[in-house]
Amino acid sequence: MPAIEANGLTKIFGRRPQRGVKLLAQGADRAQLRREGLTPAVIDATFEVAPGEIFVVMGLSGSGKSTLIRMVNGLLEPTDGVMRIDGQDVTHLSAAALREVRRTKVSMVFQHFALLPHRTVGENAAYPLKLRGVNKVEREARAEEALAMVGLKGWGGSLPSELSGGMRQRVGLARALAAGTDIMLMDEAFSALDPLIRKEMQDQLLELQAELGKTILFITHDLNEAMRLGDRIAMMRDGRIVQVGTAEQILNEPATDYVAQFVADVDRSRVLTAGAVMERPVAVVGPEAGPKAAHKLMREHQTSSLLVTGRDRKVEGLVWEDDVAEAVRTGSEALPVKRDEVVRVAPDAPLADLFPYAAASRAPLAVVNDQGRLEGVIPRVTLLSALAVPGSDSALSPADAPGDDPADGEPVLDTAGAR
Ligand SMILES: Nc1ncnc2c1ncn2[C@@H]1O[C@H](COP(=O)(O)OP(=O)(O)OP(=O)(O)O)[C@@H](O)[C@H]1O
Repeated sequence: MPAIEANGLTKIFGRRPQRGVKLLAQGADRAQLRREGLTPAVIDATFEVAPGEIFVVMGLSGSGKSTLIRMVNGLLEPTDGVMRIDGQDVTHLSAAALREVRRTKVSMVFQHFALLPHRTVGENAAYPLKLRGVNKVEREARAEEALAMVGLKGWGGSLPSELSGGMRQRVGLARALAAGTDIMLMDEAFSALDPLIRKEMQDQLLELQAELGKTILFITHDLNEAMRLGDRIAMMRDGRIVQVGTAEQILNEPATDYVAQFVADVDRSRVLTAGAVMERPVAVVGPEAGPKAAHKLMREHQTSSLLVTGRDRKVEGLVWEDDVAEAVRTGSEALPVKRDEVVRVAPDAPLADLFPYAAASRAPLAVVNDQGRLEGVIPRVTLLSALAVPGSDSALSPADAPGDDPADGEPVLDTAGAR
């Protein structure tokens, strides 16, 4: 069950909002609604956020992000559509029932911290628990724990005015953590911070998230922030969600010209990872088949190198076409495996970090998981074209090129298959 589910969510400001819904259904555009004195802030937003996911809503000023998040936490009632939290329809709850949802399920981190100036940092962090009637001893303990999580151990007795902006935002985060809700809504939470502090806070959020696995709906107008934080990103324009996808999908398959223009300046090599561009290895055979079989395979797939994997798909080495051809010529039975020439990279390595390998070696990169098992292969041509290195084609010999079929990955010899 999704943690958050929006279905056809629409918010129209103005005197007769239902008329706006009708006009939209008849195909009217925003300008027509405006002429009627209506502002369609969010139009027909449909999305689901899975438990434990960081879902980023990204859009320029006025695109409808704040209105959307306010409908999620019940501060605004939708004009149309349905909003569910943990499967519960919260669209038209009474004020009391909504407060209960907010207290137990959803906490919010704001851009301007929203700290109580005359309360200590500890009291601020404990505040949602106080509202919920949690006793003093327990709320102080939980607040202290939350402050420690965000790196503010020992600051509980200070006043907010004694803290820097970054530290105040940590208090805001601690307050949401102390509340102990599974869902956190973060509205431009880091936008008021200096770039360096902002990056620190993003790192901290990702670290905390790896540990806590909250469901986070994060709003930002900063594409780089969206791409760093979001498991998935919803791109908003003029009140509509124009695309929902991973950073890779949005970069590689922009749904509209608007999205394409938006992402044009993104540093792809920092966003795309090895896992996103790797290809699935094909043609798996064991080296027991010998140099002749390997040679045949290499010709079939027009490749100058093959990775060799052993038991459990652990990468053992690679073979080069020249060496294999030589073995065939001399009648050798053993496959001339080079064990030291394989470059192993993690699936989450940013492409930018891989470029030196592409420059230094002709070998395909082996994308391996924590256990050293092969997950995929990045042929050098793929890496160079993903990085869009000018003139890279001319630097390659024809033998390096994979087959014409783009789905044709780098073949692999697999001893495991033969055992
Ligand atoms: N209470 C309101 N009454 C009338 N119009 C509103 C109201 N709140 C928002 N709007 C309008 O709805 C549209 C979307 O605003 P919203 O604040 O949701 O966008 P946003 O993407 O969050 O922008 P920002 O990043 O500037 O906050 C805007 O045209 C805004 O003027």
